[in-house]
Amino acid sequence: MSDNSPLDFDLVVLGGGSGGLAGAFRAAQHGARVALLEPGELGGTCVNVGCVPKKAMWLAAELSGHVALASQFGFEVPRDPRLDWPTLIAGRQRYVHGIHASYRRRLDEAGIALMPVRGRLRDAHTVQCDNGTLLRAAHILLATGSSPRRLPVPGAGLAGISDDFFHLCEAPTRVALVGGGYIAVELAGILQALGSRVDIFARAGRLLGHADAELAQRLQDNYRHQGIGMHFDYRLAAIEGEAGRLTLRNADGDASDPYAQVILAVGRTANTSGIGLEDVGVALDADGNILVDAFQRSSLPHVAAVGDVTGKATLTPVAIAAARRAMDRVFGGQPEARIDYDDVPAVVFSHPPLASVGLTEAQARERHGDDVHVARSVFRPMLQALADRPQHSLFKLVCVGAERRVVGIHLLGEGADEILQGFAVALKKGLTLADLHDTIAIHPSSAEEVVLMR
Ligand SMILES: Cc1cc2nc3c(=O)[nH]c(=O)nc-3n(C[C@H](O)[C@H](O)[C@H](O)COP(=O)(O)OP(=O)(O)OC[C@H]3O[C@@H](n4cnc5c(N)ncnc54)[C@H](O)[C@@H]3O)c2cc1C
Ligand SMILES: NC(=O)c1ccc[n+]([C@@H]2O[C@H](COP(=O)([O-])OP(=O)(O)OC[C@H]3O[C@@H](n4cnc5c(N)ncnc54)[C@H](O)[C@@H]3O)[C@@H](O)[C@H]2O)c1
Repeated sequence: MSDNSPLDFDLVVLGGGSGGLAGAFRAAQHGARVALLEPGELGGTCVNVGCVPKKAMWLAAELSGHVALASQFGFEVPRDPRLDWPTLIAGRQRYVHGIHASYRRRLDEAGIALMPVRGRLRDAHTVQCDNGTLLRAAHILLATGSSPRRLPVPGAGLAGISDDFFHLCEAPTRVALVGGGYIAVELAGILQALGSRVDIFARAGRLLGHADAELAQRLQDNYRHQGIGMHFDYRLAAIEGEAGRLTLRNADGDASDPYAQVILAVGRTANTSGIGLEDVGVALDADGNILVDAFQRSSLPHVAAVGDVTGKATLTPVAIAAARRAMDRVFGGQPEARIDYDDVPAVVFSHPPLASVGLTEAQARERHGDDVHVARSVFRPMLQALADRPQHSLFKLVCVGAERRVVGIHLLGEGADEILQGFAVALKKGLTLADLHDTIAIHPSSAEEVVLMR
């Protein structure tokens, strides 16, 4: 591969994250000769600085909550149980390295050529690697993901981003999280539980703009109870100070308390620059995402794109499903294969978790007017009740029409992250409220509330 003569592949994939790996494996399964370009760690954002290490930290944070409850059950727990962060981080990274090893083995077994280089498009069928090698392919799959956005304010460089959270080896004393979306909410909950004092500074008037307002409100109440400070309608104008002692200044000129760490969590930008898209004519939308049609096809024939780089439902299972279906279409003789972006279930790993699928109550009312029926249940899960803790769960069903078809399921509470998946299948298949009432409950559980709500 050292000379500059073009090489032949059926598929060259840019990016070895969730989407790229899934696409490469599926294409190889269909018999395609595949090259996968990944300059960083295999697994991309999800495995290295996203879902997986985040979930490890979330599990630790959940455990710390349970340790606190254990004494209420009669366990002898030291008054101030201590977490050894290095042990937690070592275990987390061992798990992540296991995933890397498993991917490497599977790529070998599938006969996929893994190249640890960055690629850029030279034309619709040629990729240039950053070591100069040219790869020629019948098809190209773009899966270069996204990167954390920074804000154009003075001092933004003093702040960290979510990637930096995964480099922490101890809980910073005080942390400011700027943003009110998935990442700000998740990191705030984790850090507060694992020893930091956290404040959230959100531009909007509430957390989690994508979520049902009632659940977001209740989560805010829970967070406040956990000691997390929240500042809404906040306009960040500058970050000042020096490492370890940073303050935020708002648009009115007011300075915040000092923080050991400031983390920006204000969305992500598609990795579309510097990969030759403009040169070869791959169209982008106004936000810089690759424009794709319903079949993940870019504006250039034979060049498809999946995952965060398209900006569509930026979640790992979506990137995976989109990539598999695109490769089923290209190499598997399934011309109609495509992902349905409606009713994608998602979980915010907050404390407690917030799980949702389908329309929020507000969205349903906007679309269906008065023809909306909402069933809700507010209850104290048994664990909280036994430990005499005030945390309540809020489960909500959004139904429309005379048949009360369920168009939204929104669960905030213990176990919500695990409960939703099966109900999401049912919702996609046309679930009605009567179907739920026809189903016998599992007792005693939180999940039973879903089939008992009126
Ligand atoms: C903190 C955090 C927590 C998250 N938690 C969850 C969660 O719990 N559940 C969930 O579903 N989603 C979660 N996500 C979102 C999820 O991680 C992403 O949606 C998913 O990783 C996107 O996959 P992808 O393949 O599009 O991109 P990525 O996984 O980012 O992979 C892109 C890869 O492309 C490589 N690359 C970039 N440029 C080039 C190039 N020119 N040539 C070759 N390779 C290149 C990069 O090195 C990278 O490895 C989280 C994200 C973050 C940041
Ligand atoms: N559990 C999960 O599935 C999970 C977890 C983390 C991230 N993710 C994915 O990663 C994506 C990125 O997460 P995120 O939290 O960065 O994005 P987000 O879109 O969830 O939230 C971004 C937040 O930043 C705020 N914001 C945007 N521009 C701003 C500005 N100029 N000034 C101040 N605030 C601004 C928004 O109001 C919003 O509150 C998510 O949208 C989600 O798709 C998923």
